[in-house]
Parts: sequence; structure tokens; C-alpha cells
Amino acid sequence: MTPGPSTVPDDSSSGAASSAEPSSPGAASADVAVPPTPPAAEAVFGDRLGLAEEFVRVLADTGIGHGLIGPREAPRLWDRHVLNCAIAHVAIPRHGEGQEVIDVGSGAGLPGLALAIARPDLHLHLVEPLARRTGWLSGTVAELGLANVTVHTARAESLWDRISAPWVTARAVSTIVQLAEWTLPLLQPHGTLLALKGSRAREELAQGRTALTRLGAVDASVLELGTDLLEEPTTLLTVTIGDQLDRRRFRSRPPSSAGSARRRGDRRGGARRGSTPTGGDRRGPS
Ligand SMILES: C[S@@+](CC[C@H](N)C(=O)[O-])C[C@H]1O[C@@H](n2cnc3c(N)ncnc32)[C@H](O)[C@@H]1O
Repeated sequence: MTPGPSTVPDDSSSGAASSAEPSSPGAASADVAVPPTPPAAEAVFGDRLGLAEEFVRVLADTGIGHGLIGPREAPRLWDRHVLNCAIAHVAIPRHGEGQEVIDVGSGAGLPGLALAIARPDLHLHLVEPLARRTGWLSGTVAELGLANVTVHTARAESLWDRISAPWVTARAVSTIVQLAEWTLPLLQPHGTLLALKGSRAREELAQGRTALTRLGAVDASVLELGTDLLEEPTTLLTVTIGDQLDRRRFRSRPPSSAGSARRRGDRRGGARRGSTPTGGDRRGPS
């Protein structure tokens, strides 16, 4: 997958557009109809419904115009995307202001921006390596006036030791085991990865459970959310870690620690350990 962490900076911007990308989410508009607001939206977003409607409008316009969402998704933006993602917030208990959540592979802000809108008490870090996408994300954050979002142009594994949170979220990024390889080191002790999955979540967990345990998972399960509210309930695969992780078990670990630096120095004339992760990337419009 391209680009790697050495070529894509973490601009950690909170609304500032990337210089390599269109500076405004309005730069490429799509001429598609904005879907009507379903009744469930008010139950999910409460007094933030207006912001959620604005997000759907931006997705239908420049989200599709920039190719972050396929044009055929336009009629399903609420049910299949924004509501389906926002409902995941019920898995995150309220613990005062500013509790941090890292959303990995945010793409068009799903689930990250949907969560930031539904839960102003959370602070969302959107982690996405493609500058074309983070340019759009930063512009959208500014357009919606969201103060609880930071955008990082980076791969998840290049942010280990730089950001951490009790919660990591992701949708449609990779298999649960590959996702765990990239994201468990972003979790604080006893933190939980919330992976939004499709109907095969239980099968995927059964196949990956041994590998997840080896990576440090102490609990993993599948939850159905929004069954009483949404046309398409959301399936969450949750993976919780214990006190600490053994980084030596992670194949994609970046050479960022002092220990790694020492080992590189010791390897006379040897090749520098690459930080390119193993494993593929399912990129493309959502
Ligand atoms: C199929 S898209 C899903 C986008 C969004 N989560 C959604 O559900 O619409 C997968 C995204 O993951 C990103 N990605 C892939 N590998 C990643 C990694 N190691 N760290 C962070 N993001 C990654 C890709 O750039 C892409 O935007």
C-alpha cells in the first residue's frame, strides 16, 4: 500500500487543509440529491441533528465529488453510513469531557466524524494516510465547525508512542487480525478496539481469536447495536487488551523506540528495518 509513513507527514491539523489537496471541500461538487432525514436520526443525534444533516449534505456533495463515497451510496448515506457509524457511540460510556478516541482509516469520516457529531464530549483523532482524504476531512471539520476533532495524515502504526486512547474505532479497514496488528498499540491499558463489521463478524472472530490473544487481547466479542432503531443494525467486533502489550509480537512495529534505534545501530552495515507494514490495504471509495 502507498504511501508509507516516511513520505506522508502527520500534519495533526484541526481543520487546516492539506496543501497537496483541494483546500475546500467545495472544490469538487457532485450533483446528487441529499437523502431525507429518517426519524431515527433525531434519536441518535439529539440536539446535534442539524450538524449531522450538514455532514450528510457535505458527503452527498464533495464526499461523492472527491470520490470518497461512491455515487450509488447517495440514497443510503443515512442508514448505511452516518447512522450505522454514529450508533457505535453507545459502546463508549460517558466519562466527562474530552475522552479520546482514535478512528483509524477514517476515509470520509466514517465512523470518526459521525461519532464526533453524536458525542461532543469525545475528542476524535482521525487517522488516515492519504493526503487527498485528510485534505477533505480537514476542510469538512472546518466547514462543520467541529472543535473536537484532530486530523492526522499518517498510518496507524506510525503513530504508536505518539498518540494513545482508551478507544480505537475503525470501519472497513482490514481483517480484525491485521487491524489489531496496526491499532492495539494505540490503546491505553485495558482499552478497547471497536471494529464496525458486517454479517461475518462472528466467523471472523472465531478464525482470528488465537491470533488476537497472542497479540494481547484479553477479551473479544461481537455486539449488535441499534436493533430497535436502525433499518440496518450495526455489528461491532470489540477487542480489549490487558495491562500491557508485548511489542515483539507485532510484525508491523515501527523502528521508533530507543531499543529499536540501538538494535539498528548494532547491526553493522545491516539493512535498516523497514516500517512498511505487512498486510494489504483495502483502499477505495467506501
Ligand atoms: C475502505 S476505506 C474505509 C473508509 C471508512 N472507514 C469507511 O468506512 O467509509 C479504508 C481506509 O483505511 C485507510 N488505511 C489503510 N491502511 C491504514 C493504516 N495502516 N492506518 C490508517 N489508515 C489506513 C485507507 O487509506 C482507507 O481510507
